[in-house]
Amino acid sequence: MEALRRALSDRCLTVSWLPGKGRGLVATRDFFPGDAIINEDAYASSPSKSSTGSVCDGCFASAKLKKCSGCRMVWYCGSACQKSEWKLHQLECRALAMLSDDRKKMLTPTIKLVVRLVLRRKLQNDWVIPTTETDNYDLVDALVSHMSSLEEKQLVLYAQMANLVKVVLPFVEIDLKEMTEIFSKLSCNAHTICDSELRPLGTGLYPVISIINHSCVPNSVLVFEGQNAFVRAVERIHKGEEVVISYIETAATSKTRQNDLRQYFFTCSCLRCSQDLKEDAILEGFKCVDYTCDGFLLPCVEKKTFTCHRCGTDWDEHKIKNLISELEQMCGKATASLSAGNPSETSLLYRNVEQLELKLYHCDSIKLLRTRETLLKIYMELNDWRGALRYCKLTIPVYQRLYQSIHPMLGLQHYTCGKLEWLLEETEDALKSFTAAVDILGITHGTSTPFIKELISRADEARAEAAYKQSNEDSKS
Ligand SMILES: C[S@@+](CC[C@H](N)C(=O)[O-])C[C@H]1O[C@@H](n2cnc3c(N)ncnc32)[C@H](O)[C@@H]1O
Repeated sequence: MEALRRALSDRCLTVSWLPGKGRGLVATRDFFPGDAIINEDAYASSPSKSSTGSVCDGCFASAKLKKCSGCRMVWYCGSACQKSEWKLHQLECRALAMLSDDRKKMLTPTIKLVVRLVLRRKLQNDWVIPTTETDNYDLVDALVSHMSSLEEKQLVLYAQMANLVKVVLPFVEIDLKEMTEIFSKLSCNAHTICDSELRPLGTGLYPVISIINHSCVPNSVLVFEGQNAFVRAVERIHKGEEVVISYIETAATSKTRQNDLRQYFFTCSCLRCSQDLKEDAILEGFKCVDYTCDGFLLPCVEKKTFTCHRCGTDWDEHKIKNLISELEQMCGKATASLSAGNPSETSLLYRNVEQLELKLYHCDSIKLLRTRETLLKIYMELNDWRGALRYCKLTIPVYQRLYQSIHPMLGLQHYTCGKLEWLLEETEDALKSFTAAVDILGITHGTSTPFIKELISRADEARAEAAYKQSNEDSKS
């Protein structure tokens, strides 16, 4: 821990013991929005099932890939990645090549990740690859595992997975109890690696970043460049303040968020979680059936009614229940049509769902938001840019309400709006949307990645086009 503290002090950070949370990362200077607080390469990582073969196992880039000719299970974007991974992959390749086809099928991304973690530890112990103060197995050892809180069923599953790792790596000494604990550590410490547009690509273990605790109103965000993880400040963090990120999707009610946090074995007590009752009603509650009232319905069991908390009107329980069951049926049909792959029919069904949801829920409700996000995707698929833009625009005020002002999801939604407006030749609006996207994503993603550079160049193009159109207008008048 002392070695880690020394290394972190150069980055103006320290590790502190925080009541009720365990370790936490604390700033030793002020950080400002957009500052990269820390970045770290994964100690071990593996692409998800759907990304296997479409991202490089080394750097997670989605370039033209080549399969390793030895094991035929691992993919690289080029000789640089293959070379840099070779010391580890040499052992992994030998192990994979010895497996039967049936065993190979059992190698889930999590098992592959643990195999890599064990091999990395072996190579560092044998001095084949170097260790540093921020890159060593002691940091993995120090991670919380919550083993004593695990249910028997989960423990048995982890033990079986540990056994499989032992089978895959017969040439490495493996302690089954310790290996079981590693799976438990992964569950509360590993992070999903995403691309710049937040599409999940795989999983990585980042032992230093794993010291960062959770908040539903975080002051920082975790983003990735390939498999390299960056934590950036999204608001001012004062010296002495804890750096916090969100482990979960924060566009959810407090109940859903606490439920999503169960795998981490703590109850969040951030400011948002302590004050959320009204917000929860907006996100998930039924609204008053009188469209002129913006109250919420509270169930009254004795009277068999739903009563509006604002205007006090009692609404017949049956009327509400009938609407709910009608909605459930419509949603079922729409989902089935979506999986059947008929976008035109699906768009009509989802629009019916939207209309009924508008009767039942607040206009900022999560259910309505998800329906509109689905409609946006469907219209994109149909190349109906006007329809897609309509739904993209409808989601933005809800994102602004649900997320903090600097949040990647909000920035990405502005970016999508801008691209659609550009396609529809609404240059002024596209410029506004691209600018809003740059203002947010420049902070969350930094300004030097190809993704942000492309966004900035789109904004510049829109600015030039808008100026050209304006000068034409001026010369006419
Ligand atoms: C990724 S680790 C964070 C570092 C951890 N505190 C440690 O000591 O290593 C996740 C674990 O930290 C704790 N934790 C994270 N955020 C918390 C919070 N807001 N309140 C209480 N405990 C929290 C929980 O035990 C959780 O399983």
